[in-house]
Amino acid sequence: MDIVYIRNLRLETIIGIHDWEKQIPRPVIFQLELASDVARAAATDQIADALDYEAITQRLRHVVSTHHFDLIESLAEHCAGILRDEFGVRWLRLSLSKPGAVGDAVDVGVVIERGG
Ligand SMILES: Nc1nc2c(c(=O)[nH]1)N=C([C@H](O)[C@@H](O)CO)CN2
Repeated sequence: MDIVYIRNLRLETIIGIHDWEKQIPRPVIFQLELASDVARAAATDQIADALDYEAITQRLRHVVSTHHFDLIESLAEHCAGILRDEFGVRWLRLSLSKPGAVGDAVDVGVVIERGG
């Protein structure tokens, strides 16, 4: 299986279970591994045949600026659904971390895999 990846995508969003977290945006960090047919894109050398990581980044930036969740689980699932439904990604691994959310930990987060 071929992979298109996006590493350390840092986006600002409002997220958290506490009232004080719902007031101001904070960074979350995405790590994405997305199944893609790299050979097909290489054969045509056309962006239309590639999984466009720029378009995905722009879409996720819009999503996090317009949707506010309590849990990082909810944001991760929402983004996974968009990647599958809008970009046709048949398998993905998405890691979402929240730097500084817990004292004494660099970050906390979730990793989900969806699709087969
Ligand atoms: N599994 C989770 N645990 C917690 C979350 C979360 O999103 N998923 N969030 C919080 C708080 O918002 C925390 O990040 C800040 O106090 C706590 N636990």
